[in-house]
Amino acid sequence: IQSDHPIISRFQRYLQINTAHPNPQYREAADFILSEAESLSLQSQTLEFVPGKPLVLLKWPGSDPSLPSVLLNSHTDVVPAEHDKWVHPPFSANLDPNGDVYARGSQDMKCVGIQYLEAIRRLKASGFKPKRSVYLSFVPDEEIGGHDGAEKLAESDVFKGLNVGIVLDEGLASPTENYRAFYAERCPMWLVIKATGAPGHGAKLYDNTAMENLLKSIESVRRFRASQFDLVKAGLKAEGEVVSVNMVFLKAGTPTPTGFVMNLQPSEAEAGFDIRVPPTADQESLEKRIAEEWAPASRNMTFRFKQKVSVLDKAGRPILTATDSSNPWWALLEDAVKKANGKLGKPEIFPASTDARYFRNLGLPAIGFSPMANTPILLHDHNEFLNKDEYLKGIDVYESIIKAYASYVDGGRSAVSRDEL
Ligand SMILES: CSCC[C@H](NC=O)C(=O)O
Ligand SMILES: [Zn+2]
Ligand SMILES: [Zn+2]
Repeated sequence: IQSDHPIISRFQRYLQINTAHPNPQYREAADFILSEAESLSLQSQTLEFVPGKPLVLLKWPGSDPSLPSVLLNSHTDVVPAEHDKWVHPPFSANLDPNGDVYARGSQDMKCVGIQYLEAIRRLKASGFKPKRSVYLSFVPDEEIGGHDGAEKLAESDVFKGLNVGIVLDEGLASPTENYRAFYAERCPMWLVIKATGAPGHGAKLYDNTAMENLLKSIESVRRFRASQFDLVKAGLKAEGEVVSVNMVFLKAGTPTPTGFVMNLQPSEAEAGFDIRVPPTADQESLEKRIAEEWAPASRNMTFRFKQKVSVLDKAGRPILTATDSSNPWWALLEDAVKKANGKLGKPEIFPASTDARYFRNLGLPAIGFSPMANTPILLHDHNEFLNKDEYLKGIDVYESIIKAYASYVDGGRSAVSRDEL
């Protein structure tokens, strides 16, 4: 059902726009955001770095334009859903009797985009005036890599003109009462390994077949995977602190119209792996392992990357946002969450990828945060939902954070002491 509570109903309306790949309704989503922005008297512009993929940029001007601004980023696209496996249709945004809103994007991350707007609505109503300008970016394409969205924005002259000082982007739901906040993310390495070998009769035992060569690699990958997973299971490392490797496809055999030839050992076999590398891991030694153990030329193997993101920046430093006193935004966030009666867990490394990496690559601090406590982690899963009360609490939290961020004046204390002289 559609809620009669205007805040919940607006959330539902955003979720009801089907922005799933491969054909996201970006125009409808942009129009929705623009009409919300108009009702809030925010300045707006629509950037179309790639035709058909609008990026909406909103501005709440601050009273001191010399101060670096705050950027609240969210993506408008969502991953596809298998409609028949959901208890409620994934774009119905049905509110059930428990107060759970079911929709693709309810956690990832339409909730966040519209919570930003609701928080600004409250702050405006309360008469709050920001010192720093607050920008909101609603970007396309995060789920397919962000190349036509956040990456283009971060590279643009428009972005330079925003003079951004801090970026907020998405985090993850938390099954406990503690919210989660992320200071870095693992980097994707999408690896395809290919084995070749002598073809032959399916009844013959001989060495060096493509299948045998590939299986040796898979065994080696699995040993490595287990060694990493064991560290997590033993509680020695958090999920984002180990290298994850998961096999995502296998491709081999000689097809027939109804299946595969059964008595022929094929001459080629391929496997694909989604590997995620923490920013502080030794990526070079992992690449060496790939070349020497997982796809050795000595076993007639080759490999290629469908995607490979470096864990280091141009200066050779791991790409991460400081969480110590060198980054005042972290303490401000902790404090603001507390003020809104929320609890924050220890800073974490995001296990997958987000658009935050494009901003961190520029040297900007970026914090991944989606205020969803007491919520099962359902992003990209069937039956993704968010409870309306958690959603409303999240608005309080953003109200507190935006207020703190937009009021923060670096070096304010020394200015006071000068006045006192
Ligand atoms: C590397 S581009 C893909 C980005 C995607 N982001 C969220 O799931 C991910 O797979 O992490
Ligand atoms: Zn997301
Ligand atoms: Zn996602």
